Amino acid sequence: MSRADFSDQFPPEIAARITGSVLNEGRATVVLDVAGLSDEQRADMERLIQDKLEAREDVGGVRVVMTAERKGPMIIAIGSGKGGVGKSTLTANLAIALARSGVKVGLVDADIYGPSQPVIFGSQGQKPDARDNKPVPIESKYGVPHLSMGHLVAPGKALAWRGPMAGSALGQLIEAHWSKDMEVLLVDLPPGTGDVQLTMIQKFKPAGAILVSTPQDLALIDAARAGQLFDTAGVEVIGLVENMSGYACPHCGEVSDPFGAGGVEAAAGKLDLPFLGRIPLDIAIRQGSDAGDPPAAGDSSMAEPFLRIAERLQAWISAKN
Ligand SMILES: Nc1ncnc2c1ncn2[C@@H]1O[C@H](COP(=O)(O)OP(=O)(O)OP(=O)(O)O)[C@@H](O)[C@H]1O
Repeated sequence: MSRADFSDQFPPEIAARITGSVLNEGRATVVLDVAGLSDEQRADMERLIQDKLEAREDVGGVRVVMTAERKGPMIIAIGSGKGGVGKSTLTANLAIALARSGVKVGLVDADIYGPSQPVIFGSQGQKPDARDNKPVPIESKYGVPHLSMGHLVAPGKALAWRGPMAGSALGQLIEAHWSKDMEVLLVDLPPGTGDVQLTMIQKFKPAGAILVSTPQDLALIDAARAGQLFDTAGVEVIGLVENMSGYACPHCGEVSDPFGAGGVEAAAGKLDLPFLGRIPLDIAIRQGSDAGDPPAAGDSSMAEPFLRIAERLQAWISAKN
């Protein structure tokens, strides 16, 4: 058996996809990376390779092995143990903050129980176009193309889905037509440790995960459980974020801590995980999110905590690359 280089026989767009070739007693085997190609394009390429090589005197038969090695964006999951702790708010604002610093980033809203990204991005009611049966992400004015369960099904419909359906819907969103130069895909997971999280870990192993929690004990215990799931599956927990910590009264300025304060940082210390930062409880964050005007897109003081956490995430991403 000997390695053979057939690449000069093919046009560059095919040669670039040939990841290996072997000639063994007149039988040629060509390994073709078909990621991102439609079934028709795959069949055309296979035929062209077979015709070209079969025409050679030294080749008696040709086998084309197709692989779809995912070379797509780095997937980063944003999870939480409990619902309502601000996971979607963090995911959207982190994505916007990364985009502001030049990262090519997309967002997948995999929260079938409460897809809120269409509201945050002001894209509710829009239906993504489809090409080759795959959705095309919806552009946004914040430079973050996104796709949500909320774009695929009517509100409340997905609630009754069983595991495999939820998993395959997640697959559709992740394997959508993300642009070739997309570097990072942030995935807003449903809260807890259910089917969607398991599919995410098994099928689309994220490079890392961020966990969000409010500072009170119960939320923290659940967050630690979610962290364990990632850890067991060999997905690095990039760090913990404390949301809704410290409430500054808009009238008198006095800071109170409805959910306690500092609990997430302390928990991160105990679990030996990095602490990425805290986001205060501020009505402007809720109002901006509900109005499709996420704070990280603006220049108010509310953008700052998100920009700082995004900087830490970017440092982690750079170290990985
Ligand atoms: N720091 C904050 N200050 C004020 N309001 C906030 C803050 N973080 C989130 N919220 C608001 O709290 C509500 C829940 O937040 P969000 O939807 O981001 O949570 P979630 O963890 O994704 O919830 P779910 O599990 O339902 O998806 C939203 O109305 C959001 O605008």
